[in-house]
Amino acid sequence: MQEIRTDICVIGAGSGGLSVAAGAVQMGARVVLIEGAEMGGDCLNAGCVPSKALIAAAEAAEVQRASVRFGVAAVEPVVDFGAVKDHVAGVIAGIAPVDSQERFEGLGCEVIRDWARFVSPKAVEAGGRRILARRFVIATGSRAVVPPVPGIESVPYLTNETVFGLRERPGHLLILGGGPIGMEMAQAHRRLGCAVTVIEAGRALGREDPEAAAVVLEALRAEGVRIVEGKGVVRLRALEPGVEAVLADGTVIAGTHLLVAAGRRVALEGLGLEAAGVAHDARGVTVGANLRSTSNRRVFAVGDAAGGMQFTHLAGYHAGIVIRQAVLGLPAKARTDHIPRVTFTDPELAQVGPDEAAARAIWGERLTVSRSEFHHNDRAQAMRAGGGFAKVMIAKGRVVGATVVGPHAGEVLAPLALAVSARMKVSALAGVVLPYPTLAEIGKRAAGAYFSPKLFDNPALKRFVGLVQRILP
Ligand SMILES: Cc1cc2nc3c(=O)[nH]c(=O)nc-3n(C[C@H](O)[C@H](O)[C@H](O)COP(=O)(O)OP(=O)(O)OC[C@H]3O[C@@H](n4cnc5c(N)ncnc54)[C@H](O)[C@@H]3O)c2cc1C
Ligand SMILES: NC(=O)c1ccc[n+]([C@@H]2O[C@H](COP(=O)([O-])OP(=O)(O)OC[C@H]3O[C@@H](n4cnc5c(N)ncnc54)[C@H](O)[C@@H]3O)[C@@H](O)[C@H]2O)c1
Repeated sequence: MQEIRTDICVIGAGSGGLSVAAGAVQMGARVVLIEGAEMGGDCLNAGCVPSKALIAAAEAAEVQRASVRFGVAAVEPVVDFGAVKDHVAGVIAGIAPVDSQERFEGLGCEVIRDWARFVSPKAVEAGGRRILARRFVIATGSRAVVPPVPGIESVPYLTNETVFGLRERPGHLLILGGGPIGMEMAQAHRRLGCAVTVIEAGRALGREDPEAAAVVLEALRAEGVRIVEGKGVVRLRALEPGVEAVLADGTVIAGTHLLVAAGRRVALEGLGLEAAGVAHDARGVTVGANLRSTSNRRVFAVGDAAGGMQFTHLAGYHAGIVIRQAVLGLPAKARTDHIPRVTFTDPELAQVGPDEAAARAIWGERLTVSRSEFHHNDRAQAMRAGGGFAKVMIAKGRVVGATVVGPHAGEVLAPLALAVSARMKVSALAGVVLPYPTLAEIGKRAAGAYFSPKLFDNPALKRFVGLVQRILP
């Protein structure tokens, strides 16, 4: 077997692995990059990119239906579902060269297209080669969980790996799970002309601020998405054609297609972690804040495999933390208090730092929550998108978290994410001059509301101003 000695061996060419490999090789390290499936991983092939492309198509359809509020005649859009999927594939194809084997070989990486497996604490095998590396980076991502609902083995179901390739339009899509995948897919399919029912065992968007989640759920229900909460599926049965779900209270819901969006499990099987002495559990590789395996110092984990939140931008951030240590030999630790996330429904739901409940648990009485509503935002009014709000969580005069639900909340979040990341004073956010009329003004306005009682409900200030006005020439 051919032996390769290298500085860094990256396992998995998704968001995290590609970022480590590109950074490390361009700084001068020797890098071997191993990928068992498609270059680009979940985000490019079965996650962020196809889902956001589908959402964009769905929005184009919805604009036609909803134009009447602007005085433009509404029409029921004619959706060619196959052509929509061509658009999705086209978006993936447009981005794929950036993540391709050719590009990474061009940067100087040795790329091996096979499934990697540790054979010892210092060696991995893949593609008929043994790779001995000074450092290994596990960036193997996650896969859809298929819950053990009785009957699931005998019904056809879709996951994120297959739903974007489906060319026939589902007549009635049942979605198991009301997390971000379930809700994004629910609205997109509804807007593209499917009947959609989401079945959620707990609370839909249950990890989000409940008040913000309620705004999204109300909007989806108004568009015709049926959302059943608090009832798990106890049995699935195949119909000819379609699928039938039996809920805990006996309700039976029949659909033509079933999408399983019930969470993710980290992809560590077959990786030989026992041979490598790498401790791990159901959440992922056991790492410290430096993302280093607690049991094998040669090994780091990034992205979904590191067992925390699961986002492409988090995988990219992890890559920087690992590069600092494994390439530059410098210490580094990953923070978690400033990681943003967005659920790309319409309205979008964006969060950075702790939400109100989590912030109260940390700061108690010292927390102030300052807010503003989109119906006070003139740009949102012009767009007839005046629902939703921004909340800014403030402790010791600094911005520690923010929640935005409303039009383009993900874009609106950017300055708030900077404020949390840089631990900025709320006065800096309230004092920034933003162009009018923009949606982003809502964040400044929410920050400004923190000072309103001090300025406008302040008897001492009123007496002082009265005095100044009497003595001013
Ligand atoms: C439907 C959906 C929508 C999403 N939308 C968003 C979004 O809008 N924004 C966002 O930030 N995040 C989103 N995510 C999450 C995001 O896709 C993941 O957090 C991100 O892809 C994680 O990157 P990663 O590098 O850890 O793993 P991945 O991108 O999954 O890459 C892992 C790679 O490792 C390979 N691999 C696994 N095992 C081995 C092995 N033994 N040998 C060789 N190769 C191996 C896999 O084939 C894969 O290519 C979404 C996810 C889904 C499913
Ligand atoms: N916009 C984004 O950034 C984005 C979009 C999609 C996914 N993601 C990432 O992917 C991850 C996975 O998303 P997800 O939505 O699959 O997972 P999730 O864990 O967030 O949500 C899954 C939901 O399914 C429910 N569920 C589980 N088993 C069930 C059952 N048997 N019956 C009914 N409901 C059941 C759970 O209660 C939960 O609410 C997210 O946490 C996120 O990190 C991000």
